[in-house]
Amino acid sequence: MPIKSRIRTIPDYPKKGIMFRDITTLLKDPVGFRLVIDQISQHYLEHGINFDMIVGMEARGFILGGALSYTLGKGFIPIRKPGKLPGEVIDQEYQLEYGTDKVEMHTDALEKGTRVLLVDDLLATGGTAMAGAQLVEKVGGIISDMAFIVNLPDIGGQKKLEDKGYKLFCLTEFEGE
Ligand SMILES: O=P(O)(O)OC[C@H]1O[C@H](OP(=O)(O)OP(=O)(O)O)[C@H](O)[C@@H]1O
Ligand SMILES: Nc1ncnc2[nH]cnc12
Repeated sequence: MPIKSRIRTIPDYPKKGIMFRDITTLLKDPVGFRLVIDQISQHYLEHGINFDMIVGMEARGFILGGALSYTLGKGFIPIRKPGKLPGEVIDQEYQLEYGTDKVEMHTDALEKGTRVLLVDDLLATGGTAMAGAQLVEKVGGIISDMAFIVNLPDIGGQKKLEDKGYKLFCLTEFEGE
């Protein structure tokens, strides 16, 4: 079964009109989870895309980022919702498909010039990924690439990020459905 068929859609969650693409049905299937990690890892190994660290977005980006850090042999840096990191942080506000939010990263998480693969489960408006990229860049890091399981191109995030010059890799997408 392909990756996309393992993702469940729940209409009107968390708000009316949102088609929620739920990856829990993909992750609970060990074959599905392994396929996700193997395919993303292979993409980066085969294309020779270089990066030093993986940055994951809380919360669903941690599931993907932790596993990819292991397979690709890179360190993992968390970007968290406010008030969760114990050290000195920088923050960035952003818009969601269903609200606004803020994320934080430790100011000493990255050395200047560190190349980063930013990962999250899903790309919708691109607000979360853009906020993550801004945090990385504020401390002198460089976004080499961004990886997602699901892209929702109708919402506009892919275009927004590509227009800013970011490179993306997405395993599957839901378009016009
Ligand atoms: O491209 P965007 O419009 O920014 O949307 C994508 C983000 O939305 C979801 O996270 P959410 O904020 O719901 O938090 P969670 O991971 O803690 O569930 C998803 O996991 C991405 O992080
Ligand atoms: N439609 C959607 N499904 C799942 N997660 C999301 N995050 C933002 N939009 C989403």
